[in-house]
Amino acid sequence: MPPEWIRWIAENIERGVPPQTLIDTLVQHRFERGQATYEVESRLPGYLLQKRAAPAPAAAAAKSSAATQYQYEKMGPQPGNSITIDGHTIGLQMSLAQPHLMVFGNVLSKEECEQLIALSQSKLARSTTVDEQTGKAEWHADRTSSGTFFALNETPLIAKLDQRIAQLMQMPVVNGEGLQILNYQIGGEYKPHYDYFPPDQPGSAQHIAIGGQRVATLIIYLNEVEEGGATIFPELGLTVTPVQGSAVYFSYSNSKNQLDPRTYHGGNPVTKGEKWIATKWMRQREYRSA
Ligand SMILES: O=C(O)CCC(=O)C(=O)O
Ligand SMILES: [Fe+2]
Repeated sequence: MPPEWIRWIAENIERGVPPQTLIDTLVQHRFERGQATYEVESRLPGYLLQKRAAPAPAAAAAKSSAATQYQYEKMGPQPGNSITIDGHTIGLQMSLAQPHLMVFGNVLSKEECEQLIALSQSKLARSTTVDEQTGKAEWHADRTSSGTFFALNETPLIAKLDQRIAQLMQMPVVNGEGLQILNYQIGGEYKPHYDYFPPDQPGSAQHIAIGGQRVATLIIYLNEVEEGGATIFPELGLTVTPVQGSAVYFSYSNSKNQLDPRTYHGGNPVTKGEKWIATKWMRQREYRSA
C-alpha cells in the first residue's frame, strides 16, 4: 500500500474514525478488502484490537465452542471421482470432512484460464488510475494484489463459467457474487481471513443484508505460479499449491446459521512469477449487487 495511504489510515484512526469506515473507504478506492482490513486492523491501538478480538460474552461463548459445535451438513459438491458438467469433466483430487473442503482438477481448461486472464487484464488496465498518471504499465510493488469483478453472465465465457461453477458448488447461479479475479505480483499476498462476514463486526450487517451470509468459496487457479502463492489453511496445516485450472472449494455456513472457523485461510506471498485466481463466493440467497 502506498505510504500516503498508510499515513491516511494512521491519521484517521487517531481521529477516532471507526475501523470499518476506513476499510470500506479503502475498498472504494480499489484496495482489495483483505489487504484493507489487514492494514487498518494491524494499526489499531491495542485497546481497540482487544475490543474487536473480545466479542460480547454470548458471542464469545458461541465462538469458543464453534469449532466443536459446527454441524456439518450434506451440502456442496457430492464426492465422486469426477463430475461432468456440459461435456466438461472435473476431477476430485482430495476432500476433507471437517471443514468441508475439496480440491478439484480441470475446473477450467487451459484455454479458459488464458481467456479469463486476458479479459481481466483489459479490465484491470482501465481501473488503475495511479498507473495512468505516471504512464507506467507495470504494477506497483507495494500493492499486494489487483482485482476486478465480472457481473453474472457479463460475457458468453463468464456465463458459461458461472453455470459450471454453480453446478459444481451445488448452488443456484443467482446466489453467486460476480466472479472476482485477483492478480498477485511478487510479494503479493492475502493475509489469513474468513470469507464469511464476522457476525460480531458492525460492518457485517450491511453485507449480509443483500443475499445473506456467504456460505461457500471456490478459488480457481488461472496460471502456474513459479514459486510461492499457495493457499494456506493455518488451522488445518493444509497448503494447496496453485495448479492451472484446478480449484479449492470450502463451505462454512450451515442451515442453522453457524459458521465454521476452521476455514480460516490466506494466500502466501508470491516469491517468483505472478499469480492469477478467480474466486466465486456463494450466498445463502439470491445475491443482487448494488
Ligand atoms: O489467494 C489465495 O490463494 C486466497 C484467496 C482468497 O482467500 C479469496 O479470494 O477469498
Ligand atoms: Fe478468502
